[in-house]
Amino acid sequence: MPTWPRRGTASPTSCTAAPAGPWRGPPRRRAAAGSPPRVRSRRHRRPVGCATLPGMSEYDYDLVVIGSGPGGQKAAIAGAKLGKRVAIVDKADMVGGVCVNTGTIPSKTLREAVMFLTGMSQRELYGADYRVKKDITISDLFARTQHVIGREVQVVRAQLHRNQVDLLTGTARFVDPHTVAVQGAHRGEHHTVSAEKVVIATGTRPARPPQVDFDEERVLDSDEVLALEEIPSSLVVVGAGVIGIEYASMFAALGSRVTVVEQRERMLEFCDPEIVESLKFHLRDQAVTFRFGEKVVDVKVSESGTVTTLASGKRIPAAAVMYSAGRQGSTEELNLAAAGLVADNRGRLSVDEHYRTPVEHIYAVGDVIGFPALAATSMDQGRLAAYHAFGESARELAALQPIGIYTIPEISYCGATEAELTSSAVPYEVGLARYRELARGQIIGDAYGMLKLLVSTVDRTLLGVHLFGTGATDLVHIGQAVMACGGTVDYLVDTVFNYPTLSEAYKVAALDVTNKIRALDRFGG
Ligand SMILES: Cc1cc2nc3c(=O)[nH]c(=O)nc-3n(C[C@H](O)[C@H](O)[C@H](O)COP(=O)(O)OP(=O)(O)OC[C@H]3O[C@@H](n4cnc5c(N)ncnc54)[C@H](O)[C@@H]3O)c2cc1C
Ligand SMILES: NC(=O)c1ccc[n+]([C@@H]2O[C@H](COP(=O)([O-])OP(=O)(O)OC[C@H]3O[C@@H](n4cnc5c(N)ncnc54)[C@H](O)[C@@H]3O)[C@@H](O)[C@H]2O)c1
Repeated sequence: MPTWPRRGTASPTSCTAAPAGPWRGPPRRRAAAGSPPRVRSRRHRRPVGCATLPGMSEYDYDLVVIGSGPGGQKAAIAGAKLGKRVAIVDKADMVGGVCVNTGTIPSKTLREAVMFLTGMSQRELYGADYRVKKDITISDLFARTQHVIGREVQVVRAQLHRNQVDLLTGTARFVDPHTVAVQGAHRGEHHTVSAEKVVIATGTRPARPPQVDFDEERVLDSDEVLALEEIPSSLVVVGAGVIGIEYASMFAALGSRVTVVEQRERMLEFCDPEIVESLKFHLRDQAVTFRFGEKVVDVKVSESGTVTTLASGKRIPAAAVMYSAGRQGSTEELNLAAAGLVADNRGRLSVDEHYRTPVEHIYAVGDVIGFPALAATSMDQGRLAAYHAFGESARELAALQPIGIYTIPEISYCGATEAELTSSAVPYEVGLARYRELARGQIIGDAYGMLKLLVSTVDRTLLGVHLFGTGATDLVHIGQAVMACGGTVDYLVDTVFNYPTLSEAYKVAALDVTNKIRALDRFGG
């Protein structure tokens, strides 16, 4: 009697299991961590047409997760740790999600390759002409990204495998609210699985304006940049969001003449304006031109290059154009209507505080639910969704979350900005530390880095920390920890930091702000 797939239309071997090889067969029942080994249950083996016996699950899996990015992975593993039968679905070449394959990991690895090969972080010490490699090729850069992507995919597969999460390769679409059809890359690779709970973690894809002809060669979206065949001599970046500015700074470091076109009047509006000014100064120094308050209306491609036309009539010639003008939720392939769900006009799903969609047993996490659309938050959303689905108690995400922008130089912050404190009439004082005044700053040749602390003049609590320069995205966590514990600036004044380190910037900035607050007291404020 056939036992599997329950409602499938093809052999289950059309899906592959982690880490490689054919599907490992029907799902097993797992013991929760720490509990005695369980005798393998045959509950899933209910033959087609048989009535459900008491205690028998009517579904193939307790949880099916769609999308294997950070949100999906953590939802799947959290479910597995609770002893649930879990499957995760993604395309064979997208295991690890946008994060590993086209987004965070490749872009951050590319940045490291650029920083290393151009030798730019050492130029303060060895001179403006210092290079590790004179003629950097695209393969020098992408060899490193491919290596890291490969390793990261292995890590994801191994984690899923050791947690006994079945990896089903293909594109998922709803058949009904509890049933998902998985279509593999080849004809006949199609089958259907059902689950008590579903987590949608399908992320986003670059938004592509319909009037622009993307040719994957000269006119690219931000995912396709990783397939460039040569470093463009000149590049137009459309959209000065985080993606656009990160790539603009990498190509500028490689020597491309970059023009950034942004329809708003400012960029990175959520960051500290002083730090954004420092970044703009640095990028202009690298021959980046900014066109703020300008909208791209047309891009023409010829044999020799591209011409980008702006609404103002300006025309910009460049070897290539990269669009980074926002992203769109990846929901179009899901057949949401069959699940009773609708996406908004940007393909995103709405959820409640437990990441539950309006269909109660279907959750959505990660970029597909919109802001903040970061890898770190997506992971925690996935874990919390799985916990909620199976009644495991958990605390909500901490309100205080850091932002890291991997431009060259990098930016990071946590807590309030000066603008926010001013508009909500919170009295504060600023403490500054410049890397060039720190021994470590001199040793590493970072003359422009800075740390800015915002401190309440009422109770001396730390309200915000803003960093620019080497290690900013790591150093921010010191301030985050102090703020999360409700700490005051005095903690930083009294703490002994290793010397010489960049962390010492906290002490310098803390002393600076306490001196200012003391002056206020001294002058009778
Ligand atoms: C260029 C770039 C740089 C970034 N840099 C950073 C950074 O430095 N730090 C940071 O925190 N965040 C960064 N992000 C954002 C980060 O990558 C995302 O927040 C994160 O990847 C979102 O995770 P997710 O769980 O939503 O899934 P994603 O990583 O978006 O993956 C979704 C997966 O779902 C799959 N999928 C979609 N539809 C289906 C379907 N129907 N069936 C099966 N599978 C499907 C896709 O194939 C994909 O693999 C960056 C993003 C980009 C694009
Ligand atoms: N370091 C990080 O944490 C990191 C890095 C990269 C991406 N991300 C995530 O990815 C998400 C998407 O980033 P993004 O930069 O693509 O999107 P975004 O929406 O933040 O930025 C798009 C920008 O393009 C501009 N724009 C749109 N159409 C335009 C046009 N025709 N002409 C000129 N300008 C135009 C918009 O005004 C906007 O400023 C971010 O919200 C972020 O969460 C995070």
